[in-house]
Amino acid sequence: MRFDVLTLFPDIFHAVMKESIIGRAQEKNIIEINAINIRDFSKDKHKKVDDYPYGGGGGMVMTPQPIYDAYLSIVKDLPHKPKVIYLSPQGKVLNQKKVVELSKEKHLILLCGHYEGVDERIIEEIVDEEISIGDYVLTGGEIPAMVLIDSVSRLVPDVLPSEDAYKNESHYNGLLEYPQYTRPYEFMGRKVPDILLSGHHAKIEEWRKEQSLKRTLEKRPDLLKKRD
Ligand SMILES: CN1CCN(c2ccccc2CNc2ccc(C(N)=O)cn2)CC1
Repeated sequence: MRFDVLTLFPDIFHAVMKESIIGRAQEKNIIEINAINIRDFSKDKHKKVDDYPYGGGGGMVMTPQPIYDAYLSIVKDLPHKPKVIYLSPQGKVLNQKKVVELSKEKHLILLCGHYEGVDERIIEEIVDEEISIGDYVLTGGEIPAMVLIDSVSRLVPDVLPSEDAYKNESHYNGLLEYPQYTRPYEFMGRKVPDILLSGHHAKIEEWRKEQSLKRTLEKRPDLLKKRD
């Protein structure tokens, strides 16, 4: 799967995306992440990428030309237009269902806004979907883009070491995850539930399902309504 990220801060991506699972997936060529610097496409002699908003008001708006030309540099010799996602507070809030849907795509272009956002004509001209990672305000679209890349990439076949890691995920079967324990058996006077040491796999499975339900009821009862 290929991600092309249109951003003013490509270095952020180089730093984060070469680490851990995503980094290994890139080495294995299962995932490709390209950060394209919008500023490189500014035709302005001072490489300006923003300007004052028509109608006044505070802040600056990202000008359309550099973004459009950066976009063209990606799609100009592609047989078909990849899906373009704009990370913004106006978007539909990302959830696992949407993540699963996006993981089926071969190629995604992610547009990261800054300042007060991008000129509306860019959204009309090239953006297919607006996605928000939650109802809170950030300084830019880069962190939302990384959240999207991480959540989608881990569902691409062979990125995760084993499929089952994918199955028992919170928000995967619609429930929160059961509690996890590892050695030592006793820590700060707290012991591991004996069922987990019983070697009785059916009972352990039963206990884990029970814990997931209990936790979901306590912490996220809203998730129970959505379950089919
Ligand atoms: C004061 N506003 C200035 C304009 N800005 C903005 C507007 C449009 C696009 C990008 C941004 C960058 N910020 C983001 C981005 C995403 C999210 C999210 N929830 O996914 C939250 N914030 C929003 C903040």
